[in-house]
Amino acid sequence: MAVYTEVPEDALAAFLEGYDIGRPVACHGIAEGVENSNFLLKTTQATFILTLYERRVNPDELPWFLGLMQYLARHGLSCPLPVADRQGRTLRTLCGRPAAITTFLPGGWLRQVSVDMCAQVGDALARLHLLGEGYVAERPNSMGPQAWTDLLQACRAGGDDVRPGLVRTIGETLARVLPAWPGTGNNPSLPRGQIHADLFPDNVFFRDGRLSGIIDFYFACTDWYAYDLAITINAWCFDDDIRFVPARARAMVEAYRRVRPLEDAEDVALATLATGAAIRFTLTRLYDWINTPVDALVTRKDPLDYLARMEFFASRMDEGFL
Ligand SMILES: Nc1ncnc2c1ncn2[C@@H]1O[C@H](COP(=O)(O)OP(=O)(O)O)[C@@H](O)[C@H]1O
Ligand SMILES: N[C@@H](CCOP(=O)(O)O)C(=O)O
Repeated sequence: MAVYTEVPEDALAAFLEGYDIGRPVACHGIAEGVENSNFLLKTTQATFILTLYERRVNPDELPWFLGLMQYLARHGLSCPLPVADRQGRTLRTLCGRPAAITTFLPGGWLRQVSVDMCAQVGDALARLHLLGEGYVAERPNSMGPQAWTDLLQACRAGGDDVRPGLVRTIGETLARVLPAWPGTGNNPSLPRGQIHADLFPDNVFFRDGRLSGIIDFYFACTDWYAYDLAITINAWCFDDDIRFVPARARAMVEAYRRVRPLEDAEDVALATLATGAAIRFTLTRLYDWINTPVDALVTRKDPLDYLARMEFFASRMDEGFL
């Protein structure tokens, strides 16, 4: 359940007076999601999503995220469009939290992943990368490799209670990945731009078998495009027993290439990037696992699912995995 802040009816009605989107008819908290409070908001005009920003998101960065979504939506990507109030502001305050209203996307996310869905996701990811080239403001990746050492340090007390030797295992892989990371030492830089950085199945909607929208841009940042592809392969290309499914990854990468061909250096770096992506999600999940009370509103995600991915990709860092 991810509703951290309740919104009283009178506060909502007063808030909506600043917009030209009709009067509130219903507003229900949405159980899914972990970072923010999300509400399904029905007005006399249409259905919207109301988000109150709670965790991890730095309020100073919200204009960048909302600006990116606005840019992508206006240029043809099916993603939530932030709605401006009567004074042209997309970012407001409600119940003491930064808040925004965005358009509602039809469809829903699917728990059962297929090879065809992976191809559609690869295609959409490449389109997102190309479209994002027109949005020039940069946001450094706050969850990139420079954050991982500190995160691992923060997990030292408690990490080995999750699994004995866990902190050391992650540390050893990190020590291989960091010197191999693109743009460091003699490693070539890669094409870079705006990336989603969290394109997991629960952030991609399908309708009648076709990809209908992408949500949740609050980890988006400016980084290597191939790193985004590596994150997405991590999230989509393993089965329920955390075994790599090569057909999914090949379908995703081939569909991606058809829209945005990969350079040789991106192909070479992909296994290192995928290992790094698995480290990133192992660490953030582990940090949350240790620091979220068991009775909290949020369901903690299992860090060991990503540890298994990390071990798989680390074993393929030299020869590749496709
Ligand atoms: N624009 C949207 N259109 C339709 N549903 C949405 C939209 N944005 C969010 N949702 C719903 O809210 C849920 C949580 O959204 P998400 O952005 O993933 O939250 P969080 O940032 O807290 O992780 C989604 O799984 C979806 O059900
Ligand atoms: N996708 C991440 C967690 C981020 O949660 P989201 O609900 O904002 O996508 C993970 O699975 O660890």
